Amino acid sequence: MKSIFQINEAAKFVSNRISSAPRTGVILGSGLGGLVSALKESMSIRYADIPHFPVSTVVGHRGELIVGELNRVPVWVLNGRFHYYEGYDLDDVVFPLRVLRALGLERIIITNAAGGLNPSFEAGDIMLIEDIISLMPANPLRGKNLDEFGPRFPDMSEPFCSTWMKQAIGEAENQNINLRKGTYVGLTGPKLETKAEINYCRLIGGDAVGMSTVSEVIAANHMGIKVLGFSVITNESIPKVKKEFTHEEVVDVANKAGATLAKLIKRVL
Ligand SMILES: O=P(O)(O)O[C@H]1O[C@H](CO)[C@@H](O)[C@H]1O
Ligand code: HPA
Repeated sequence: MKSIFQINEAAKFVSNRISSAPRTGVILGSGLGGLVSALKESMSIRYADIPHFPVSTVVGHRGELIVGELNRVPVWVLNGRFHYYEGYDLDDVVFPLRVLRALGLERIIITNAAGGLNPSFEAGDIMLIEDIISLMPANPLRGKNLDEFGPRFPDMSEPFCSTWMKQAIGEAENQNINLRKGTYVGLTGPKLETKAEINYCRLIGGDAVGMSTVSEVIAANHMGIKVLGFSVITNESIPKVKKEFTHEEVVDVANKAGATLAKLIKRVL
């Protein structure tokens, strides 16, 4: 379990190298690193150089913390995230977010690549995440509560900021983006879902499924950080035309749809 001491040590390392302390953050999902090219005046630190930071092992997750400006708003960008299936504990998964909070983070946009459960969704669609269902075996708040960050029993009745969501919906309309809306189901992975599991995820109210995000949303809510979330639907969970899932395709579709998502993110900042 990561201690407050380790969080503060990582935060100190970052603040010694980056003079500004943006209030806003973005976590980039698989294949969504293209957003970085829209950043101005950026500088980066490799995760591998930051004390106690985990290391990214998944293709499409570069493993660097970037500070720059997006639409003249200073932002922290976590270009690469950690997943439970990589072997990390859930408190490792949310460690970067806690470090950013220690540095002053107030709001975060969380993105991911996900499979579409909702039959009306198509590959390349962008979904505003309205709610989450965590099917992870635990949650990142398990263990001694970090009282410095938040309460033992955080309220999760509105995990995403309703004002920010309304703004995203309005901006999508302005830009003629067919923004889908729905619930994201987080599973451990790395195996893909069986057909029965997909039917189950749909039955319990899921619109998209993936292997990340839910723990970050929980930790952010615990710390009182405002959250906005987007999934890029990279594949249909049950393809209409039979084909095998590949992570390469996920990264490829996310790369392409990422340009539209980047435009939307720029506006909601
Ligand atoms: O959720 P992100 O990190 O975008 O990645 C998604 O893409 C990978 C599968 O292709 C899984 O890691 C899944 O969670
Ligand atoms: N299932 C789980 N995770 C995913 C998927 C999927 O279909 N697509 C992208 N990440």
